[in-house]
Amino acid sequence: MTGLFSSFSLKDITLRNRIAVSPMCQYQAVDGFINDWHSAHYSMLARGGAGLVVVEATAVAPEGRITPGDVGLWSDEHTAGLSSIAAAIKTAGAVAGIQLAHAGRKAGCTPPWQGGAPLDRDDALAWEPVGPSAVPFVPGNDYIPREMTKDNIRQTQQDFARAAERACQAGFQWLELHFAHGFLAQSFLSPQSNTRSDEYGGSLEGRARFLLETVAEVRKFWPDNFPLTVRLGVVEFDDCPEHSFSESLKVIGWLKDAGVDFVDVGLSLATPGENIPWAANFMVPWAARVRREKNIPVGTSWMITQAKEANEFIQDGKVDVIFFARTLLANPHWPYRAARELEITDPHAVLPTPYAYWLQNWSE
Ligand SMILES: CCCCN1C=C(C(N)=O)CCC1
Repeated sequence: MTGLFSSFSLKDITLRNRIAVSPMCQYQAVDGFINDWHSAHYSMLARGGAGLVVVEATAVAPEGRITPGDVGLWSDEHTAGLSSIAAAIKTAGAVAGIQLAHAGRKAGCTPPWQGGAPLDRDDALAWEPVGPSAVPFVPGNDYIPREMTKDNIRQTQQDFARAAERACQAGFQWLELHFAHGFLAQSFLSPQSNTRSDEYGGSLEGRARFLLETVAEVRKFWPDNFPLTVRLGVVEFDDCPEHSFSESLKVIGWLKDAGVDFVDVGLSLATPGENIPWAANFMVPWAARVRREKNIPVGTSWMITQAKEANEFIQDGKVDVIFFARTLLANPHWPYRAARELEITDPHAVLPTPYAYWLQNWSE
């Protein structure tokens, strides 16, 4: 079998199928700590049959949270809660992944359902965001990040490394560094947000330095036999997407040389004005180009909802893993539905025994 329900091995880790739960912020944590919401949420998704479950953007420092409700792994105290999440995912038969993040100049906001804007300056939970340059995400806005010093940069790189070490201690076996969506690493890479004149800005090498040095530090603490991956915004949909894509291909080559095993091909979202060509499966061609041109395993997401199409993307060698988000929120047992649609009739292929037993020879 070569499609959506074929296994996928990377380093010493094997996914039972090509379906991954995309990291989806829940904004339900307090001071970064896991609670019952997360336990039920991740157990539900893992029992639905995905091969990989990636825990939501997990902040490597308090000021790196998108909202005060983000999960954190900036202290040893956070490890226990995430250990229980990793264990629940693995017990359900999926590989436990986690996304480590720092939101940079997009940090310190309310959740999307409260508008997603920066917290009021006088809110007790608010903090000053940081970034490569004192350039606000929204041009002209007065929510201006503090320009990071080189000591700040080094500290943040260590924060990523220590969080990776904790993630391994917690039992995670797939690591995704969040280098997309206009968050800190992406904001170093994009000339829209990085106007530094030191070695962390200017040329592509300069703008990529934060990413490469962060990978090098994480590499010291993340086991070599477990996948070290990045979610990278590979294209800025401005007046010349091919330019940012060609830069991204160079950066991906450097990341691969630095020890990155897999790229989760994502969006840049470095500026609010991007003209994203929203459509079904619209990132698949970009991911396929990365896979072909850089000879590195890739995944992607964004509006992929149909089992037969997803199956073909895998069979045709366009992508190796597909990250589903809203498709799985809408139906956590979607993998079971997808399997039936692809004529995989044994529910034990995707569901745990207490569910699968009763669904054999069942059809509504
Ligand atoms: C539709 C664009 C969604 C971009 N977001 C990404 C997030 C992320 N954690 O990558 C947090 C919420 C918004």
